[in-house]
Amino acid sequence: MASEMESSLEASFSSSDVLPGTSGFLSPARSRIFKIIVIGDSNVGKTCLTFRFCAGRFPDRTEATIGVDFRERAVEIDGERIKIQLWDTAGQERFRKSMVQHYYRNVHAVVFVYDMTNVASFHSLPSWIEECKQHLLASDIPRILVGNKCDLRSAIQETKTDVIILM
Ligand SMILES: Nc1nc2c(ncn2[C@@H]2O[C@H](COP(=O)(O)OP(=O)(O)OP(=O)(O)O)[C@@H](O)[C@H]2O)c(=O)[nH]1
Repeated sequence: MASEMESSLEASFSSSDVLPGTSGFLSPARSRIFKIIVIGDSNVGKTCLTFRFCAGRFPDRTEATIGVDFRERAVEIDGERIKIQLWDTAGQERFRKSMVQHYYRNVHAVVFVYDMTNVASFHSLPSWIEECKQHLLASDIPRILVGNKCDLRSAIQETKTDVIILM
């Protein structure tokens, strides 16, 4: 994984953060950081999705995520520069169990991902929703569902469900 993609949990600063009227090294303004966790079965494409969003390209190769990888992207919304901190979580139970309580702490939004070519990953969604419940995710936290790998058109598997409630 490209090192420039990995970020720490600390807020970082840039020259544009310098407050007007200061000499340049006093009281840098801090960007607000929004923590978004990305969850779903192993192999659905969470790493690719988050890497693509932050780096603008797909990773050259991927491996199963162990624990969590952090990626960050600054965006401007309504004139405010904010940081989106994506937590690319492990899909495999054995790689997530020691970390899972950290995923849900102070989270601002959740992205559920399934693989459109693997209907089992869609049928797993209730267990991911249940995990959110177990970690007392507040009902006003936004939840987004992503059906990934839609480029593999001929391999897309139909789901019998039209509606899924993510809470
Ligand atoms: N065709 C296609 N392949 C994809 C897409 N996204 C991911 N893949 C492939 O799917 C495989 C798994 O991708 P990852 O991003 O590692 O999956 P993950 O959900 O992060 O897996 P874990 O880390 O085990 O939880 C890789 O071989 C990717 O190249 C996509 O949008 N289209």
